[in-house]
Amino acid sequence: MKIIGIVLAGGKSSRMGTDKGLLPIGKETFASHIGNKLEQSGCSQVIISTNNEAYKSLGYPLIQDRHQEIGPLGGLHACMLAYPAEGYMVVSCDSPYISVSALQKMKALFIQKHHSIIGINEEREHPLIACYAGSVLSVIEKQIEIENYRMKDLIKKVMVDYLSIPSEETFNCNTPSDLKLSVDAQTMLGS
Ligand SMILES: Nc1nc2c(ncn2[C@@H]2O[C@H](COP(=O)(O)OP(=O)(O)OP(=O)(O)O)[C@@H](O)[C@H]2O)c(=O)[nH]1
Repeated sequence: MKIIGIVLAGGKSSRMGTDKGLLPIGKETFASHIGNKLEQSGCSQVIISTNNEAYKSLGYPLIQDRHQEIGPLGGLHACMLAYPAEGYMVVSCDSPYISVSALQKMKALFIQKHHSIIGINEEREHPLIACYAGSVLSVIEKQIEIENYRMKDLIKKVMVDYLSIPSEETFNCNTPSDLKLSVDAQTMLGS
């Protein structure tokens, strides 16, 4: 089954103050680290949803939003139009701690159920760690038409199942202090 991996990196990163997907993690960037994991989980092709040319050096195709400034829904929309497929494994560029094993489980569940799979844990649901069915594109188009760009509303309108993912894997690095917290935690684990 053709499943495209999408690293979502088209946001403003205003809280971080620098493009989140280009932050370093080991010898990689957040975006390439996630791209590698999507490849390892068996995605047919990995693409990056961004309007920032600086991502070119990572070697993945870059997909620009067709509707600018409408958030991640706009990124998903442009990627689905550019790469028609049965499924799309989406990971936000600020979630670098997602594991290959969680992504593999998500892919297996998607293949078994044939509808979209959303990551979830005790904190909340994670529509940006998810696998969307290709059929969701028509629903996204309707949402854009009515100018409702909320991912939470999108997933209310499509068939979904949930996959439980440990909270340390869904940790979002949105701010410099989130980043410090996660670097400190990695250092402690490594020591
Ligand atoms: N393609 C695309 N992705 C987006 C857009 N807005 C946000 N994203 C992505 O969606 C994910 C969640 O974004 P947020 O953290 O809510 O927003 P952000 O703009 O990245 O960061 P802030 O400016 O600090 O809110 C990140 O992976 C972003 O890169 C957009 O307009 N287009």
